[in-house]
Parts: sequence; structure tokens; C-alpha cells
Amino acid sequence: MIFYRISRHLKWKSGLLKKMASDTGDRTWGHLASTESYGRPSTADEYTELTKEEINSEHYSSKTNACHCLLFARKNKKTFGVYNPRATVLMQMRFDGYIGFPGGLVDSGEDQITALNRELLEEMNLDTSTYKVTEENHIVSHYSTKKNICLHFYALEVPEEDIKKIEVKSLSSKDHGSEVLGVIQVPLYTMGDGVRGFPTFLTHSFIGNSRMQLLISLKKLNILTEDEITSVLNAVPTKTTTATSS
Ligand SMILES: O=c1[nH]cnc2c1ncn2[C@@H]1O[C@H](COP(=O)(O)OP(=O)(O)O)[C@@H](O)[C@H]1O
Repeated sequence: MIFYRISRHLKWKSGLLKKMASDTGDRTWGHLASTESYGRPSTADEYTELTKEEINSEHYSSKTNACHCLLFARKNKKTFGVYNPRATVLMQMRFDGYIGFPGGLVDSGEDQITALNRELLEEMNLDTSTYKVTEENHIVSHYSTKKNICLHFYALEVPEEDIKKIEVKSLSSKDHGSEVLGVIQVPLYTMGDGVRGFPTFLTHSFIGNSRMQLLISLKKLNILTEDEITSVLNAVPTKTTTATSS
């Protein structure tokens, strides 16, 4: 009897997995579009950095491309009067449970900058006439060998007094509550115990190479030094040392 039950359960499970893998357009629970395969878990070693020439080459530009953006404001205000995060950096909680940056896939016939500004309007309700991403804001591009996708990354600095307005306005974006479940600020400091703050933030699950994009940008934008990033990475607690609910 027990074997019968197990085999029935396995049959049901494989049927469900097949159903989830196909895209019938029926967007019910556990059933996403065919492009969702790009968002499945990845490892750092599948990403190679692209040179400027490679980015513009026919070989890579004809592949699936996606663009994402870090919105940030430099600041010199301490948190709790103690920690100095140096900048407010925005990320978002995505529909799939991962943390990532606003942005998305480049549609066919669209250029990368147009796609990114369109996505920033859709996901953040960002006033792209005031805060427009241009080629000058490019930080880095990677190619994922496993998913055959090019991921281009940009960073846009806004005045300190505007960042909160941008966060508030994002609540009325077209995608808020569906693709985007909330904008979050990155805690860019390490607390007295040496692990809470940024090291613990880095234990979350990040989409694609967004964790890598965050660290590269912080260094490139001179928000954190190489030594500071190294000491944060050395302090990242393992999952077993982070708090759980039970
Ligand atoms: O913040 C990010 N950084 C790097 N790659 C990302 C990020 N967010 C998503 N991706 C990758 O880009 C692909 C498409 O992005 P996204 O899910 O934002 O597209 P969409 O809004 O057009 O559906 C994802 O499946 C994932 O592989």
C-alpha cells in the first residue's frame, strides 16, 4: 500500500513539474511564462565579463539581452547616529522571492538604453525625463554561458533629497504588487558583532548576477573600497549561523 502511495505521489509530482515547465499562457500559481527559465538559480562561475567590443558585437547583441540599474544617492548621514552607509542604494523584492534591481529584458527592435528607461518607468514609476539612464551610466556587462543571456548593468545617481520621493512614487508603478513586491534599501554598514548589516544582507537570495553587480558597482562608484568589500565578504555568515524562525 505504502509503495502504491509513493508511486502515485511521484507520478503526480512529475505531472505537476511538466505542467509548470510548459507555457500555456495560464498564469496560475506555480506556472510562469517560458522566459522564467532565465531567472532560475545561477552560480557566479557561469558569468563572464564582456568587453566594450564584445557588448557591441553582432555575436552578443543578437542574443537575449537584459538591462538593470542601481539607483543611488550619496549621503553623509549616520544611521542611529553610529553607522555611516555613505549612500542610499535601492534594490527590490521581486515576484519570485529573489532580490534584484529594477530592469528587464530588451524587446526585439529595442536598444538597451530605451529598454532600461522603459523598465524603470514600469517597475519604479521613475520620471525618466528627469532621471534618464544613458550610456555614460554603464557599469559592467556579463554573459551567462548557462542561460545564453547578456546582462548589462547601469548605475544612476540622484540627489539625496530625491531618493525618498523616488521610493514613494514607486508604490504607484504599473508593476508594484505584481513583478515588484517592494523597493528596499541596502544596509551598507557592518554592525558591532561583525556580521549584522551588509554581511548578513549578502546572505539573501539574489537574482542572476545581481549580487556581483552590487559589489562591482559599490567599488566602481567609490562607495566602498576594495578592502572594505573584502572584509565584508570575509564576514558573511553561513546560513546556519543566521537566525531562523524556529
Ligand atoms: O537585478 C538583476 N541583475 C542581473 N540579472 C537580473 C536581475 N534581475 C533579473 N535578472 C536576469 O534577467 C532576466 C530578465 O530580467 P527580469 O526578470 O527583470 O525581466 P522582465 O521584467 O523583462 O521579465 C531574469 O530572468 C534574470 O536572469
